[in-house]
Amino acid sequence: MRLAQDRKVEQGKLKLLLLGAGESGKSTIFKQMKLLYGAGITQEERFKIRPFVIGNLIEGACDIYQAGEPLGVSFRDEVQAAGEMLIDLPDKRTLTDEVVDAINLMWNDEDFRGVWNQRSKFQVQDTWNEFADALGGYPQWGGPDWTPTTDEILRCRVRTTGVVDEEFLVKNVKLRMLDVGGQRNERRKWIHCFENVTSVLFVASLSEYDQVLFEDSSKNRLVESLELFEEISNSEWFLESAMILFLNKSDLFEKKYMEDQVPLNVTGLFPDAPGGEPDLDKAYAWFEQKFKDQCKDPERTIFVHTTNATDTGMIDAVMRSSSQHILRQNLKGSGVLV
Ligand SMILES: Nc1nc2c(ncn2[C@@H]2O[C@H](COP(=O)(O)OP(=O)(O)OP(=O)(O)O)[C@@H](O)[C@H]2O)c(=O)[nH]1
Ligand SMILES: [Mg+2]
Repeated sequence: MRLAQDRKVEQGKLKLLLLGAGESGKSTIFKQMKLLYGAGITQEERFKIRPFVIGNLIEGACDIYQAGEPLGVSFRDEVQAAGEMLIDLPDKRTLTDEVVDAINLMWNDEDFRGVWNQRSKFQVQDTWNEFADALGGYPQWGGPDWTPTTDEILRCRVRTTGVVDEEFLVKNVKLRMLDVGGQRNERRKWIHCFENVTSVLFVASLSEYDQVLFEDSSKNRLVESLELFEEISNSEWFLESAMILFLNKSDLFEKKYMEDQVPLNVTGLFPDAPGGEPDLDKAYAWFEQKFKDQCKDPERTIFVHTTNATDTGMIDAVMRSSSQHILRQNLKGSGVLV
């Protein structure tokens, strides 16, 4: 039996497909896989990521500045001049002294921070503040000799287009993982990856219950994610696949729900959500059930993990445990296990 299993694992293609809406955290998990079980991130690659981190920083500052007017905030003259200068920049991926001064000035302005604090009402990168804080250390941070840390690489946002594909070895299990773009216009490419999937790893962001989509401001992000999970968990393509659900961005969720006390039903779209005093256990149980309810087969096992994709230790533990579900599914599919 053991020998047969080993042979099947060796021969079997364990294909793991990351699915989920845009910005849910798929590529962050993919990056963690590279760090934990792949070739890691070389110095050369780190250097190549520099302009993307700087791009996140400058574009985020523009997003916050531009959100001021619709939110009824009129910035003081210096902030306005800095914001307009950033918007007009032809190259938003390079830091100059003028750009650094402008972002520092904006980030130290009370009205600008007030707009940042209302960020669920507009589109801006979740972790922009961490790059803005780091800029205080310029030029050691952001200067010509700087390369981003692993943590900064995990926090850098680059929207995925197309399909990215790599092999990893997790606990002696060889996995082929595919990462796709999650925004609506990317999803039509998904079908090309749907054949022979051992496991679907569906990533949903917990912190987006009060946010709307980047690509459609009339659609709540959690509603979109639930609808997408309904499609995937009932799809004919994945009847034999292990279904693993990552309820991601738990760190941002806990801050929003516990610290900032934003109720789960703040939008009025989730009247069934637990109300009253914030209760983390109840909230997590509600999210889990809400997703599980999308699957029409009550017998189907859905493995659920609450995750923070930027936490390497956590992803290591979750992937090690998930690899066992995946392996089991593969053995079932091949008839070795029933
Ligand atoms: N704080 C925190 N940030 C996260 C977490 N997961 C992802 N992020 C950040 O959220 C942003 C979007 O993450 P991505 O991994 O690019 O999302 P994606 O699902 O690949 O998005 P698409 O490629 O558009 O489909 C990045 O800036 C990540 O660093 C998390 O658990 N906690
Ligand atoms: Mg991505």
